[in-house]
Amino acid sequence: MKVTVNRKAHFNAAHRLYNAEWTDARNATVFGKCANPNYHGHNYELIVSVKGEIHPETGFVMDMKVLKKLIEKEIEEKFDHKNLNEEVEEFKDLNPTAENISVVIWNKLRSKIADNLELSITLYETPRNFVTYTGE
Ligand SMILES: Nc1nc2c(c(=O)[nH]1)N=C([C@H](O)[C@H](O)COP(=O)(O)OP(=O)(O)OP(=O)(O)O)CN2
Ligand SMILES: [Zn+2]
Repeated sequence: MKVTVNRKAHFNAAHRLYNAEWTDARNATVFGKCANPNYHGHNYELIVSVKGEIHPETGFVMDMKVLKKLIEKEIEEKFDHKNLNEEVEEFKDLNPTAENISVVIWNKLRSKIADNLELSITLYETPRNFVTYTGE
């Protein structure tokens, strides 16, 4: 029997969608207002989901306090109130789309969570636009 525990978090960040190998005109055509050179911001809502067996002695799949601290240290401290393109190393050469941000978050957390637990990320860029990534 497997159960999923979920922890919500959030961060505010600025970004710009842009492909450096394209002209400004092509970037404007493909990314529209999201290619604004002066950046724009989102209130990102993050759900980190950890699935596994319930430990018979603790009753936990994973201690939520540990998960909370992990998200604070690995994600919120690094992304919150940052310009993702300019201040977060992973996006120096990677477009900070919701898809790519979710993969970066998954990669940052995967090595810090026990191998026997499954990890999935849900990231809301707006209240109506969200992506999921499970490591596949
Ligand atoms: N597949 C993706 N498409 C888009 C992404 C993305 O990350 N992946 N991102 C954007 C822009 O970041 C854009 O800023 C999205 O916000 P916005 O234009 O405000 O989105 P909506 O108008 O749809 O706002 P709602 O509040 O969700 O109605 C664009 N595309
Ligand atoms: Zn955006």
